[in-house]
Amino acid sequence: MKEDTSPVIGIIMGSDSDWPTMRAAAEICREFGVSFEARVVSAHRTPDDMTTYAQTAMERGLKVIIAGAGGAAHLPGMAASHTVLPVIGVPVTSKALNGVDSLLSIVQMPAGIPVATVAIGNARNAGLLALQILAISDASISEKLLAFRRRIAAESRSKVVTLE
Ligand SMILES: Nc1c(C(=O)O)ncn1[C@@H]1O[C@H](COP(=O)(O)O)[C@@H](O)[C@H]1O
Repeated sequence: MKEDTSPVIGIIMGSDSDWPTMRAAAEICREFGVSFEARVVSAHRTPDDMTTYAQTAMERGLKVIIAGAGGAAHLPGMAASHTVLPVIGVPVTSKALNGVDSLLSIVQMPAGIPVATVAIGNARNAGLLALQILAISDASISEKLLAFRRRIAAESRSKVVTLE
């Protein structure tokens, strides 16, 4: 997926093998017309790059970071420890433990360094939560979110009718 200039949402992941999951976050940003960047950065394999990424994120204009990782998923928490930007964690499904390891690694942060954790594999919700954070100070994103909610409500109602 092509990256935008002046991104406000940073999407990072521990490996390119996470991209099939993480691309859903990128896709919802694109749908809402919000600029993002997507990068592979690992707390384990490239710890210096991860530190630099998180420490410079705010000065580069990012407003929210979405971090996805699987297994011993330390990336979201380590990124959060290096920035006061909100970090949203996406537990990526792992082969051995189906993502429960990823979920617990991300969600069980110590007091003081929060990571907002979404469901296993739900990068789309991570993207939506990032957009909701941006919408606090951006009325156009807020309007689009309200339209999005109206749309999913209508879809949901139409499914009820189908079942009757
Ligand atoms: N959990 C982490 C971190 C990290 O937390 O820094 N770096 C890579 N990984 C994870 O290792 C899994 C397997 O990676 P490979 O497919 O590259 O072997 C991926 O789900 C990745 O997020």
